[in-house]
Amino acid sequence: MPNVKRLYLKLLLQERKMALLGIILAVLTAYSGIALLAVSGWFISAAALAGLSAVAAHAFNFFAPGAIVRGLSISRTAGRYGERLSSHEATFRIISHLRANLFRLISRMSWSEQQLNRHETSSRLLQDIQNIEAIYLSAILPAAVSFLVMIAYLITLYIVLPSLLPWVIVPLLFATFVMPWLYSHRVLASETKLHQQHSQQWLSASALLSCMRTLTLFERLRDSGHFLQQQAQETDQEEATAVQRQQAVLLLTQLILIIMTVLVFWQGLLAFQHEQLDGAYAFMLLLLTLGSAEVLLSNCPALANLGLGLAALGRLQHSLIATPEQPDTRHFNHTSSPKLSVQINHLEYSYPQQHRPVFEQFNAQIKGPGWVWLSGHSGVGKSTLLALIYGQLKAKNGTIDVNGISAEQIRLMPQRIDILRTTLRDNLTLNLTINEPALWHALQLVELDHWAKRLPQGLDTWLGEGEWQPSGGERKRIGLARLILQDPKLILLDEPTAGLDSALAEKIYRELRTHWSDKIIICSSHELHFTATQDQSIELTAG
Ligand SMILES: Nc1ncnc2c1ncn2[C@@H]1O[C@H](COP(=O)(O)OP(=O)(O)OP(=O)(O)O)[C@@H](O)[C@H]1O
Repeated sequence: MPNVKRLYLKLLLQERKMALLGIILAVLTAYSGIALLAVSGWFISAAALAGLSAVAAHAFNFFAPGAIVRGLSISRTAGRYGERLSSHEATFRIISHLRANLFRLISRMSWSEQQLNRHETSSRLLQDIQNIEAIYLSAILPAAVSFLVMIAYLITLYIVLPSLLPWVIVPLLFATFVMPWLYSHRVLASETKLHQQHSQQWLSASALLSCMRTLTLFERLRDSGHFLQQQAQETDQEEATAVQRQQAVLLLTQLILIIMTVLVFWQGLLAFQHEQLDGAYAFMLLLLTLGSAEVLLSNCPALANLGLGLAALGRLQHSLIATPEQPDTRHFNHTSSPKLSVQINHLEYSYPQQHRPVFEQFNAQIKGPGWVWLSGHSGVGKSTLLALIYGQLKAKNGTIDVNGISAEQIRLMPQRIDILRTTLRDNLTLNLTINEPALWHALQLVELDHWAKRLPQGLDTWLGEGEWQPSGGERKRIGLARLILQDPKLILLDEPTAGLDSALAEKIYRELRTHWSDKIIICSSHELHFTATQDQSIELTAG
């Protein structure tokens, strides 16, 4: 099992040159900005003091500090520009490698049983990936800048006025370590709860929208609306509390930094009174502290982002461990045995949420080409068997030997046909390059050609939510047309004609029998009157 934290570190190290350049330039920009503030403060006050006496004004060197100020402002601008370029370049590179690697890992998980389509799981996963991606730009980079600014600030104090160090060390440690720790705790504490609440809200909203007609018919729409509103209010409240808590910690940090600045100014003035420090230097120290404090404030969100990123890596690792890669229990033999057949031996399967197994020691032999009818009462396991043969579900025990074809030559038509919100053409081809005559031929086989011709823009008519909505029967036939166009060798059909009138269903079966004469078609159906004498049949019984 790959270690996700190590994987992230490896990808970061791969891009270390760009990432390091980004950090160096960001530090240079911060140093230049703070030094610019401090030096120009010193320059203005020193020039003002020199201007008070004609002799001092004559002796004062206006040119060297002016040049330093200009130099610093140039290096700040150049540093910021370069830092944006390199740190964003590094981020993009890290993100693109990271996404590729993470999605490769995720694709190996047995999502069919984990129910990826559960909104909370998938949205949590996407949020985690975003948090992991933000580790470099929003955590490592600002934390490094802030840490190095703190070191440089302490060194400058040590050089200019060492007696100041004991006064600033405690507030500095608080602002750099304690407050960010508190802030990240506040963020992490509410993050998981807020995510769950958002997910619940999304689920209720989508359930309400998709069942609007039913709810209206039963006059329950208003109550469902109230429920949703209540959920939104609770989430808003939780969100507001979380923001308030975060703001409070930030405010406290700012207060600590202000106290530190006042202490620096007070000690600077005392040193000035005791003639240990020049007046202009005292003012410079004040501005230096203000500039450094501004950078140190970014420590809080940086540590929180690091916490979120690490928690996300941990969660991903946990789900990878929780779903060990399951070996494919199907065996394909398409070289030595050209004859199409499927042999199922001692198959055992039970859904993770269920104690009762759907299959126990199930055996079947299917010889092709031809039609095989799967029958049995509702809930006996017909769809499950099709998903097991298709490889969507993995058997706990037993084997499925598929001879004469490879895994890519199997296609399943599920009970529910999803219609994409795009043109009829794209809904049929699903991004395969298919010529127009082939499309019309497929439509003709499923008796949809007249319907397609009558659509406002023919094959280019948009289907789906908010567009032209195909009826239940039309959806089924679009599903069949997709399979015809994909031309697999082993076809798995889950109630393909449910909802169609008998005459139409019979016509379609007749066409498909001729068109698919060289394939194996395993068809789950309650309409057994469409079977022909040469067909095989498997009747599933409970247990
Ligand atoms: N994801 C799941 N988690 C737990 N149980 C499931 C899941 N999917 C299906 N089942 C259960 O497994 C059993 C077999 O379901 P399956 O859909 O294979 O039946 P079926 O024979 O195709 O039914 P029908 O003829 O009504 O379509 C049923 O008891 C069903 O409730």
